[in-house]
Amino acid sequence: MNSELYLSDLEAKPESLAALAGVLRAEDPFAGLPRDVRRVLFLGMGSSRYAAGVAALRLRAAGVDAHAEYASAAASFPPAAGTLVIPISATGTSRETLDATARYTGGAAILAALTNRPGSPLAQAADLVVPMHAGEERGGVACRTFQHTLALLLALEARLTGRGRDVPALLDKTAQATADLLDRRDEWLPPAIELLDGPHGVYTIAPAERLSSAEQSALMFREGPRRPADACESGDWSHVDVYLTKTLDYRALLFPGSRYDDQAMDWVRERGSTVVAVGAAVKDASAVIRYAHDDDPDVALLTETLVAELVAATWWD
Ligand SMILES: O=P(O)(O)OC[C@H]1O[C@](O)(CO)[C@@H](O)[C@@H]1O
Repeated sequence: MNSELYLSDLEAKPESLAALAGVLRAEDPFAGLPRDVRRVLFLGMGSSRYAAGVAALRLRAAGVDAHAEYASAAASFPPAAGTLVIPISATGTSRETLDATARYTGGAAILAALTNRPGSPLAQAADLVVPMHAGEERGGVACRTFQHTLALLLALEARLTGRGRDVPALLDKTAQATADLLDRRDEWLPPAIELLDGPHGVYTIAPAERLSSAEQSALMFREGPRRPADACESGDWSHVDVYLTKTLDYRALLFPGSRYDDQAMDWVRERGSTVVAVGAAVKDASAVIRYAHDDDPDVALLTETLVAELVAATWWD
């Protein structure tokens, strides 16, 4: 892994998103799926599973039976007809994802792999391959592939539900939002770095609908600069992370949007904790980082991890 190349991977996000928008305008990568899908099972590890968790929740909310499983779980749904299994792996080589996929090859379920490497072992095991089109991540850290995975899973949602939004148009807005954060980083990054740089690690908080943002952000703090970090869901925060605020110098990145943000902020105020909010005003946050189109929750889902990624790149350097 390489911090300078990681930073250049992040800087290439707007261009990469624009290219993906072009691909999705030209073709539906899920057009080869059968019409009769009764259940969706996502398999993956790390950031691939984080993206899948949000996609599964969105599909369930639209009435589709969908689940995101750790690929490392010993077992999941049986390989029944009508089950669409979607293993997700940017590299196409994660051992756990290959092992879980092997349980479905040659069975009655349809296997559609999402990978950034169409020649990988994962792609070879699948009935259908959906390329991520994220280009090579030369820094060795999944960042653009995470963003492209989320985007492609929104395209899958549109395909399976017949609803949802124009994903290429959403990607154009996301490219603008991402470029805005990159262009104005001299303004917001130094104070964010100072506020989050505490002795007890960094915590990340997001609503269930965007939990992947907290999970991916915490992973970036761990994977690059090797700092202690953990993610928490915004409502769950009052049952879990709240216990840390009494004893630790608790510093968190908050992705607002949960109806339970205020409940968490009451404790933050009482305990004198530090919260940096991303994408919306939050009363008594120590800082608020805004960006173009941050009032659109789908743009936020696709964009907001860039704040943590740029903080992580700076610390790693
Ligand atoms: O999507 P993949 O390639 O299976 O990787 C899963 C996870 O493994 C890592 O590459 C670390 O080993 C993470 O960056 C990533 O989230």
